[in-house]
Amino acid sequence: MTQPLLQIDGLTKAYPGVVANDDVSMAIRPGEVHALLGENGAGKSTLVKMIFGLVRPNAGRMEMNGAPYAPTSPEAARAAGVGMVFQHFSLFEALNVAENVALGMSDPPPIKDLAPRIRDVSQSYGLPLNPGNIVGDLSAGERQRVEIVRCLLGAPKLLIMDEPTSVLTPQEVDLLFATLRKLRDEGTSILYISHKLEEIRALCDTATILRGGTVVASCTPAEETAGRLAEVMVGRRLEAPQRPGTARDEIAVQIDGLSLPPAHEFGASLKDVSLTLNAGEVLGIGGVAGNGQDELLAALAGETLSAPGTIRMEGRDLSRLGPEARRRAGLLTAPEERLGHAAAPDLSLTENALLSAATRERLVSRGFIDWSRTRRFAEGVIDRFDVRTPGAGTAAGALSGGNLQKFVIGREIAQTPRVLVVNQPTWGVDAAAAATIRQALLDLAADGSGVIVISQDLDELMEVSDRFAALTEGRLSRFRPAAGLTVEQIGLMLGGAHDMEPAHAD
Ligand SMILES: Nc1ncnc2c1ncn2[C@@H]1O[C@H](COP(=O)(O)OP(=O)(O)OP(=O)(O)O)[C@@H](O)[C@H]1O
Repeated sequence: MTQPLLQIDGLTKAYPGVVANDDVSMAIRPGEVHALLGENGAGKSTLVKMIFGLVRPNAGRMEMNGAPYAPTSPEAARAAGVGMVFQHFSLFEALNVAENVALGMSDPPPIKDLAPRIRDVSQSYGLPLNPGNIVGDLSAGERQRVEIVRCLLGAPKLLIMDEPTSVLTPQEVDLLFATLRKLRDEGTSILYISHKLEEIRALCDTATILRGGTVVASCTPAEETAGRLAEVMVGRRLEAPQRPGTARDEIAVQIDGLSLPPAHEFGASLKDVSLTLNAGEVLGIGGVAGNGQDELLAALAGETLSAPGTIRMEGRDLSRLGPEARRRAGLLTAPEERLGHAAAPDLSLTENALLSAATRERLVSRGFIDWSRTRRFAEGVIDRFDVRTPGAGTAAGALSGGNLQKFVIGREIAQTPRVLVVNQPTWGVDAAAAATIRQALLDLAADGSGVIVISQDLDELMEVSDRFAALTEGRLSRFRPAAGLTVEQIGLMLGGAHDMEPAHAD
């Protein structure tokens, strides 16, 4: 047996009310792609944060190449040969690629020396990138390459990747996998967190599965089915969501010729977007983030006002109304960015419930907040959507990503909206929780609400949508019945939606 690159022995980390990692032991060998699997809140992020020096364990030890390893900061981890690419990028949009890379280095060389090195690394690892390009103009996939190249310049022995494919197109995923395989063949180890089990099966040599903070299994992913992996993660069998198909002949929301300029320098514009959503129907809108998805959600939420007559609900013109008036009318939205936009990290779940549900759930009377009613509402959401947290008093920022996502979506669904618009409803959510959220969206439609699901996850869109369209460069393709659409047809719609078909209002 070769000596492990990283040996982890009995790592334990407790937070108030929860043991996030309980006596975790595992080994990462040189030159392997090692998957770290587990449902939301299983402890994956906590473990990699300990490896990357962001969190100190309460107990246990690590060894790197046989020598004690106890990083006290990311700089120390980097110096020991560990690099990490986070799910959320930490780049400055107004700076160019080389400047961003320099900012992430502890001792950066002059930009004129750095730029050719970036070019070298990006070429030899198949990560096309121009050092002079402004980051704000780059796609999510290109931004991720900036982060990867920044890590690779430090020649890491272990590269940690946290859900790297959630922002990528299928083509970009292929490119990334080729890069990771090349790194592996050169002897770099990769620790890979993802909820996408088919990708894990295709890429990873071995997997460690966490449940409730402890290691419950390790396996060779290619030898298991995705269903089996999911079952080990959650400890029970999973059911696929049921889609009854309940669209009625009654218009819930109509968008007519909605055009908006970009909200900020690096934003996207919306170009003549039209659609009709019926009551009881789920419309799926696919496309790579950054093509107008956020802008469409903001226009529906009332965060951006549009020209009169562009957004109508049950015959009423909402285009000039702000968010509260739209909520009152029953149009609710859940944005993609859960921390900062959908939820305030430092506020408790109860306080976060108040922020969006005050009007519809009548949580304020005569100018006073009814805290016990608000807490009961938050607890109802926690129960119904299986949000794993010590209680409604917990700060939103202390929840694992997936659990906060369940809370944010559940908070809107629990208000029985007439129309619900969600952006990336299951981003970072594990298989079981994703199924719960999708089923809840379908149940909402079955009860007569109209639902718009904006997502980059095509499997998700095919699972929940009655009709599907692609949003590309601010234009919406024609909607097509989701039943019977193939991945190739969808790929074409995503690739050139506006070339093939005019925006259409059917
Ligand atoms: N800073 C913190 N304060 C309090 N509790 C925390 C903190 N960070 C994590 N936790 C808790 O520790 C547990 C493990 O969380 P962790 O983020 O490691 O899970 P995860 O497997 O990465 O989940 P996800 O897939 O949802 O990102 C969760 O119950 C979470 O609420």
